[in-house]
Amino acid sequence: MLRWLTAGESHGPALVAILEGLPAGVRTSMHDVASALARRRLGAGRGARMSFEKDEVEFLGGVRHGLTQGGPVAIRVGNTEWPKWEQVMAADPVDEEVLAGLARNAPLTRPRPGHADLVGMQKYGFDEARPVLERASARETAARVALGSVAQAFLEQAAGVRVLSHVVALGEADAPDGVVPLPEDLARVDADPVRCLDPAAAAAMLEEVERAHKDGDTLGGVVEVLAYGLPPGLGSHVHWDRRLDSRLAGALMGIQAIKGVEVGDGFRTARRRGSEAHDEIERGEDGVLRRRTGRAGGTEGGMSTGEPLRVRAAMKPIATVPRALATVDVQTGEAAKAHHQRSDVCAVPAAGVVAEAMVALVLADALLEKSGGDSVAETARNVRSYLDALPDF
Ligand SMILES: Cc1cc2nc3c(=O)[nH]c(=O)nc-3n(C[C@H](O)[C@H](O)[C@H](O)COP(=O)(O)O)c2cc1C
Ligand SMILES: C=C(O[C@@H]1CC(C(=O)O)=C[C@@H](OP(=O)(O)O)[C@H]1O)C(=O)O
Repeated sequence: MLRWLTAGESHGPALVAILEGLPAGVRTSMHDVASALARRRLGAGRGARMSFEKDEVEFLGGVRHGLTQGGPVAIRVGNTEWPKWEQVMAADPVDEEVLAGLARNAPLTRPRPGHADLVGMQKYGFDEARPVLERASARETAARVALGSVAQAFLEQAAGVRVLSHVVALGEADAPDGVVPLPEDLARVDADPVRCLDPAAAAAMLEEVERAHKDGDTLGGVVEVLAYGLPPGLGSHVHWDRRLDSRLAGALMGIQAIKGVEVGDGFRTARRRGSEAHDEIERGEDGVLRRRTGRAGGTEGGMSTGEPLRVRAAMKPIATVPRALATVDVQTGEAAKAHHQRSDVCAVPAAGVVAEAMVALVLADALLEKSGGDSVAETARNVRSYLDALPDF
């Protein structure tokens, strides 16, 4: 079983991430993880913070000479902005007078609608939103992308699986149906400011971002994650919590601001007739059974079918709206405008990179459950022997 945990605050010294249960022998490096984190910072609509803050990657355990050792992989993602926050976010008590003189420490008493601010204050007994928003912030997704990078390395090295993502909708602009990038298209996707392969759709998406920015507004959208090369039979039909689709949906819904998940054609399939909803089975010229279409998104009965996996996640518009939303000041009890600092106008391209990481973690867990192995070589042997022994219907 693969387990993962993250810790750390948005303006703390660092995020820390741990991945436990990974076999030995996965090739990875601080450089690889840093490259993965750089992809998450990109994209049209990201705020100023993305340009001046840097992620400092360091492996704290579990990796030696570029290879995992079988123990927990611990990664620190340091935040170069820490010196500015050292007192506001200090772990040890700080003199009250010093804190009172810090503009950055002013109590956040005007909770922002669409954020964890108000309900977090109610639940945890805080009288301002700082302690809530520090952990609720999607800064934490840097830690997940760090872990996802190691999970992706494992999937590729053990089973040749490649995971990638792209943007299929941003605001009201949609990518046309049938734009499904292959692994070799990833560099082109990443080079586009909205991470969309279709040039006309990409231009319309970019225009949406620019218009929202001018209007003092924000945007959401839809990302799609694809996984190529999965063996059939990851996950299981036998129990709800072993279903691959349910595990993927939980992981994607666990990303800040994700409000909907679709496997394959999901909601569109619900409107189709049965005769046009499923993927008919045929024998290919090579004699191997395959699906004619990919409407189900590569799962049936909660298991991977061996066809490309395709899942989507819908992100709500950024909640810190520059034209600030109405709220109530919890200190005065009076109606007020919500707090607003510089923030992203749109983070959909970045959310795709985060979704990729979450899918990679779930797939790595499911692959280990199916094939086991204490080293990558052993997992790879087990995958091959399972594939070789598949019944030849
Ligand atoms: C990559 C990424 C970047 C985000 N950046 C911002 C941001 O700059 N400003 C903001 O208000 N929300 C941002 N969000 C969304 C908030 O984190 C999210 O709306 C908030 O945590 C509440 O979401 P929830 O209701 O799903 O928990 C971002 C989300 C992601 C995934
Ligand atoms: C720092 C990151 O994203 C942050 C996520 C975020 C939020 O509310 O989720 C709000 C913004 O930060 P701030 O609270 O300073 O306005 C983003 O910049 C990051 O992705 O690394």
